[in-house]
Amino acid sequence: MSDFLQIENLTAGYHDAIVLNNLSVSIERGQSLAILGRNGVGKTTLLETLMGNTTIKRGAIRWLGQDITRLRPAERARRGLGWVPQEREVFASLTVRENLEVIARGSHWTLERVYKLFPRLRERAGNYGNQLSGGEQQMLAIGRALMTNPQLLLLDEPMEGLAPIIVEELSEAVRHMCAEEGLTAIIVEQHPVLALSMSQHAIVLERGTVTYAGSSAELAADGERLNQLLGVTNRALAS
Ligand SMILES: Nc1ncnc2c1ncn2[C@@H]1O[C@H](COP(=O)(O)OP(=O)(O)OP(=O)(O)O)[C@@H](O)[C@H]1O
Repeated sequence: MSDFLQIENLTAGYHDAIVLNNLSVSIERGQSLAILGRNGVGKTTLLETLMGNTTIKRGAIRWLGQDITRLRPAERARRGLGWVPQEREVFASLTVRENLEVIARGSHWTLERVYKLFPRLRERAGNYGNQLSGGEQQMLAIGRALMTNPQLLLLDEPMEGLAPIIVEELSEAVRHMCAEEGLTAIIVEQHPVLALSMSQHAIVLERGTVTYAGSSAELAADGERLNQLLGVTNRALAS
C-alpha cells in the first residue's frame, strides 16, 4: 500500500450535491496518474477535493502517511500538493518574473530552474501576465506551482486550447519534471493518448466512480477498451 497518496472510499461534492461516489485510488511516488473520463464525470472535482475545495461526506485522503481529509487548502499546499488550475490564474498586473518571485519559497525550484524548463518564460520575463499567449500563460501557471516546491503536481487540462507545437513542448516539460526532477503528477486531460503518454497509471471515471484502474501503457495499446470506456473514435484517439 502506498504511503504517498491514498484516497479511500471518498464520497464528495459541492454542499449536498454528491459528485464522487465511494472512490478509491492510490498513487506511488514517481508514478504519475492520468484521470480520464467523459465530460462532467468528476475529474476536476477529484482534483478540487485533493486540494480541499469541496465538501467531503465520507472517506479519507492520506498524504505522506498522514490524514489530510479535513485540512485547509493552504495547509495542503504547504505540505507539498501543487495545483495548476484550468483557469491558469496568473497575475495579469505582474511580470512573468514577478509572478514567479512572489510565490517563491526558497525551494529546489528557483527562477533559473523554471526558466531552464521553459525557455520561453526567460524570453518573456518582463512581459505582464496579460501580455502572454495561452501557451506561455500555461507555462507560467506550471512555473508558479513549481515555485511552491510541490511533491505532487495536479494539472487540470493543461493542454486545453493550445496549438500542437505548444502541446508537444508542454508535455515534454511534464515528462521531464517527472523523470528528472522527482515530481509526481496527476493529469486531467481530454486527449487520452496524450494523457496516457505522460503517466504510468490511469483511471477512468464514470459518474464519480472508477471504471478502470491500471497501466497507462496497456490502456494506450488497447484502442477497443479505450473506445468502450470513453466512447472515443479511432480518429479522436489518433489526434
Ligand atoms: N462548483 C460547483 N458547484 C456545484 N456543482 C459543480 C461545481 N463544479 C462542478 N459541478 C458539477 O459536478 C459534476 C462534475 O464536474 P467536473 O467539473 O468535476 O467534471 P469533469 O469530469 O472535470 O468535466 P469536464 O471534462 O467537462 O471538465 C458536474 O455535474 C458539474 O456540473
